[in-house]
Amino acid sequence: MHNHLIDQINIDGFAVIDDFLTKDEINEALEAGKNLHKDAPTTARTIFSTTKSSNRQNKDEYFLESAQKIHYFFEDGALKDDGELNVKPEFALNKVGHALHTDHPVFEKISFNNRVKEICWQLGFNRPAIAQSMYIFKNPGIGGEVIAHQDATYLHTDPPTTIGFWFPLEDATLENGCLQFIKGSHKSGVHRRYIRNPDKISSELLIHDRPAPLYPESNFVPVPVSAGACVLIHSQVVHRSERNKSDKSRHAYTFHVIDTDDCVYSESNWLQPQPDKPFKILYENRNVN
Ligand SMILES: O=C(O)CCC(=O)C(=O)O
Ligand SMILES: [Fe+2]
Repeated sequence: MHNHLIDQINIDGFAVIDDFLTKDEINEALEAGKNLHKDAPTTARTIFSTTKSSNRQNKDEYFLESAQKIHYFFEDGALKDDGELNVKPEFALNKVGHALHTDHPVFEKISFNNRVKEICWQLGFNRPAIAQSMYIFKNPGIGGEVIAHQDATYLHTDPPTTIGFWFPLEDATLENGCLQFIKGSHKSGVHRRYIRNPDKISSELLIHDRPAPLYPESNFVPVPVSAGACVLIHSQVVHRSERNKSDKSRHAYTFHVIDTDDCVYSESNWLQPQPDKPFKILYENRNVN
């Protein structure tokens, strides 16, 4: 059978499905996303930046704990030296993660809907599960860049069948920092990994195993998409997004699907399933094996 989605992902490393979410789903998710800041901590706020690092150990601990919870990461520019907010609370967050798909009813509903399962089926998953989810704000003026990376750096599986589902809840444009891809780069292996530090004495709980590769600027192709689209991202395709230079926000919800059948999820990945909270399965294809 000709399968357009698989072909597209095999060729480019990503695929766009327009009009994936209904207007009601977009509005419900956007509303929920806009309310997330109301539950953010008001002391000991943690910054998320892909370009800078600060107060390492506390930050790593909060990040590690976020695997099973809803945790709040602030923009680099949102906090004053004393930790107080520089901007209105609704603009201060960079992202929220990584268990919205299990712990937040609105995001759980979107993540486990039948259209998502149908895509997983078309992509050949046998026992797909969602490993993590994030709400990414990219707010006007303050929303920082996401540096070029492969998702396999963070979520390594063998074989590399992991797929990111990325849903813009507002139009993602050249001005507000839409995704940019290096087409075909998923065929070039895993360039570096972000893992639990084998050195248990170090205050760095999480480390990169290699320096960041340099990708030529001219290789990136911007992929603007309208609110409600679904962008499927191969775990090895290099992608990034620029900071938001516009006065419009670019909220997005995203999660990552791994296959738990005949696929090894690396034990050195930062995010590990817990005995009391295994990765939540989308469906199981009982016709295999
Ligand atoms: O939303 C962004 O700017 C980056 C998202 C991303 O890298 C991902 O979902 O894998
Ligand atoms: Fe990514």
